[in-house]
Amino acid sequence: MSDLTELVLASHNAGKLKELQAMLGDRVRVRSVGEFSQVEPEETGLSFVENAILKARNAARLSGLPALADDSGLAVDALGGAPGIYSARYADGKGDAANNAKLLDVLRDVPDAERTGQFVCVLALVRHADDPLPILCEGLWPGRILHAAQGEHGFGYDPLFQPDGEAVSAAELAPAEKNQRSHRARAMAQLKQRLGL
Ligand SMILES: O=P(O)(O)OP(=O)(O)OP(=O)(O)OC[C@H]1O[C@@H](n2cnc3c(O)ncnc32)[C@H](O)[C@@H]1O
Ligand SMILES: [Mg+2]
Repeated sequence: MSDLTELVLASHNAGKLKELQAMLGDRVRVRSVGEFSQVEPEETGLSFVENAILKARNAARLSGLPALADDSGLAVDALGGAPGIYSARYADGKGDAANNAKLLDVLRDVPDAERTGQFVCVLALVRHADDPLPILCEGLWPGRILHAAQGEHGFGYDPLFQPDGEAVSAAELAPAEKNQRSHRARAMAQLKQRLGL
């Protein structure tokens, strides 16, 4: 698919959109699904893959363009992988601050050694709404959950997540550093290879 010149990003999350745009660079003209509709599709899948495909198809249908979706989340080992695909809805849609407060509360008595987890990102690219062969790429970013928020960069659970090999939270990394190391960066590196970008 090296003829890809324009695509629509199937996300309504400003933090994600900024990161995806920075990673894609200038070689592809990037539009946002928000230009076509403000209505977010219901994420009814039971896996990151299903939700990524569902969001990509929806954006391709709305725009008539190839569409790239990102379904991602934080999987905490002590919680059996929760919040996982429900990461955005963990505190019933009350937003990032409420999600983070709930996670800290649920893990209050969990000792350091058991606070492991990983960020997960699945990217799905469809050439058109009914594409029978979506391109799927996955990226994982292992780390641990901190006891308090640290840092101002990034979005979502970044202030609570210390990636393995880092001395700081994901929200304390410079945006360019996060964009080289994150779950999203790892999935995007594969996607670019697949597309010849
Ligand atoms: O579905 P779209 O419109 O793309 O936006 P969303 O925010 O609802 O995205 P998801 O359904 O994929 O939910 C992912 C949630 O996981 C969290 N998340 C994903 N990637 C993250 C990252 O890089 N840093 C921090 N939190 C992240 C964050 O809370 C997101 O809201
Ligand atoms: Mg979502």
